[in-house]
Amino acid sequence: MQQPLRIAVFASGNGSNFQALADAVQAGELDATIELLVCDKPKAKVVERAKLAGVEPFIFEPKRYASREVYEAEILQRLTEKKVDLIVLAGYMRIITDTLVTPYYGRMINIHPSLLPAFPGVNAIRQAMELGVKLTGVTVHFVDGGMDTGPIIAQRAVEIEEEATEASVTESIHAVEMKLYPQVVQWIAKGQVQLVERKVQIIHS
Ligand SMILES: Nc1nc2c(c(=O)[nH]1)N[C@@H](CN(C=O)c1ccc(C(=O)N[C@@H](CCC(=O)O)C(=O)O)cc1)CN2
Ligand SMILES: NCC(=O)N[C@@H]1O[C@H](COP(=O)([O-])[O-])[C@@H](O)[C@H]1O
Repeated sequence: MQQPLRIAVFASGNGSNFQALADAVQAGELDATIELLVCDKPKAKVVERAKLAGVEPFIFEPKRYASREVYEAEILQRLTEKKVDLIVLAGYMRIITDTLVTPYYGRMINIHPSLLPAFPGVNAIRQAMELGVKLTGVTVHFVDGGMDTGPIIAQRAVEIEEEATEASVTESIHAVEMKLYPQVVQWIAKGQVQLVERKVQIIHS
C-alpha cells in the first residue's frame, strides 16, 4: 500500500487553490496529506482556510528576515521535519531562491494563470487582456531558478470572449485551476509524472 504524498502548500492570498486541494484530500480524490501551509502574508484568507482544514500554518513576514535565503532556510527546516515530498505553490507571490529550488527541483510545482511562456510573472491575466489575445489559459509547471520557466506539466486553454472582463476571465481561469491542480498533484502522487531533462511525460493508466 503506497503511502500518501506529503505536500506543503505555499500561498499568499485568497487560497482557492489551497481549498481545492484540501477538498480533494477530504473527498478521497487526492492520495496526499497537506502537512504545512507556508504563507508570507499573516492576514491572507488562505491562513483562515488552513485553520478550518486543520492544516498547520507556517506564517512568516519577509521583512523580519535579513534575506530571502534566511527565511527559506527556516522553511526548509520545517519541510524536512515534516518529511514533505512535494512543494505546491498556489498563488505564492515570492520569488524562490536556490535555497529551496536546489533540494526540491523536480518536487516543486507552480500554477500560473496563462499559457506559458506567454505572460510570465505577476498580473498575467491583465497582461493577456491588454494585448487582446483570444485564447489564454492555465499552466502547471515544475519550478526552477527562473521566473515561470520550469518544465511544463499540464496546460488548459481558456477562451476570451468579446465582452469578457478581467474579472470574468479570472473567474473562468480559477474554475479551470481548481479542477486541474488536484488532478496534477494526484498524477504525481501516483508516480505518473516523469521529468526527463526538461520534458515532462505523463503516464496515463
Ligand atoms: N524561482 C521561482 N520562484 C517562483 C516562481 C518560479 O517560477 N520560479 N513562480 C512564482 C509565482 N509567480 C508567478 O507565477 C510570481 C510570484 C511573485 C513575483 C514577484 O515579483 N514577487 C515579489 C514580491 C511581491 C509582493 O511583495 O507581494 C518578490 O518576490 O520580490 C513574480 C512572479 C513564485 N515564485
Ligand atoms: N504568478 C503566480 C500567479 O499569478 N498565481 C495565481 O494566483 C492565483 C491565486 O489564487 P488563490 O489564492 O485563490 O489560489 C491563481 O490564479 C494562480 O494561478
